Amino acid sequence: MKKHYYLVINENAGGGTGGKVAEKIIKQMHTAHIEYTTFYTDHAGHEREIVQTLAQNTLIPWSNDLEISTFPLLVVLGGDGTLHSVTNALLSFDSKIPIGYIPCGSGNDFARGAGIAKQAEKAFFQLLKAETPQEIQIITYAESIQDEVGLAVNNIGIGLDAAIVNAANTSASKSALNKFNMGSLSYIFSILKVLFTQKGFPILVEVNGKNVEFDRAFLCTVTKHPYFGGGVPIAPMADPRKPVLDFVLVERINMFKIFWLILLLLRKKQMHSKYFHHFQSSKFRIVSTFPEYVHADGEILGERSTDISFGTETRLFWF
Ligand SMILES: Nc1ncnc2c1ncn2[C@@H]1O[C@H](COP(=O)(O)OP(=O)(O)OP(=O)(O)O)[C@@H](O)[C@H]1O
Repeated sequence: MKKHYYLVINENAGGGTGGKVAEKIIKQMHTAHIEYTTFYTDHAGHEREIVQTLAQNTLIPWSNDLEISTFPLLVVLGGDGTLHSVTNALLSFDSKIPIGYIPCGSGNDFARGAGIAKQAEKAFFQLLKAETPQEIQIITYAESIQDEVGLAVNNIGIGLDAAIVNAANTSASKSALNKFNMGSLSYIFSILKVLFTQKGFPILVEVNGKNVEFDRAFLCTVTKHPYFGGGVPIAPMADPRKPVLDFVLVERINMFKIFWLILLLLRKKQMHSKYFHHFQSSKFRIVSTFPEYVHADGEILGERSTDISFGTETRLFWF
């Protein structure tokens, strides 16, 4: 079936990669007489407004027996943050509206985890070649203290990873490093800074009808695929096509042990550490009474006490 591509472009993603990729792709679409319409975001959160308007007026749910000549396909050009925002913008619409995604960020964990090419032009050809969308499981969350619900395509973290995201987002170095294609370096600086300052905090995990308590949680992440922080394989066993969540918790230990654990992590051997805990389930509830940073797909939800229930839902991605 022919398609009309509705491109939602965050030119600033990946320190300007979004703009450069969009230019190349649009040139190729123009040359190949492919039908498209472009929407450029001009401020943070603008992608949400654009996509909601498109969902109201233009986008339709996918089905294998559609009797139309041209399918209107949403395509997002941005990083994980833009994709997070677009996915949430579609929360109240039909879950069968497919999303095409061309990774242009600095981390690109969703592309890595789902099997979308990380190189934008390759991802574009992957998208053009696909005739049907693929089912990917994403995270649903309901936070009862602030009464919030939402979706996450990668992971939701409380404690260390959220504090790192917060430090990386606020560090003056991020945009400078992104310009030199060294976005992951900003994570390294932030990791080092936060590693030394983040304290252990008590946490309650409700999983499979049991309560598990930890006195000195350090890193707590619910993830739907193996990667976080720009390619770190925190949960190598996680599978975005299965309706289960992986929850990883690392206890606060001394710095020597932490660096040893990081070495294990880089070799995907973290499961051998007794300070690394892993649970797999279709549902989790996590309660942290201490005010800790919380992030969803690298977007900070706040520094706060939290009571979050997690599950999974199917979404269609075009690749
Ligand atoms: N035109 C814009 N100017 C500034 N911010 C924007 C614009 N368009 C979107 N945003 C915001 O940018 C934020 C982050 O974008 P995104 O994560 O896609 O890129 P990134 O931070 O460069 O990539 P990564 O998360 O991989 O590091 C999103 O919250 C989005 O709302």
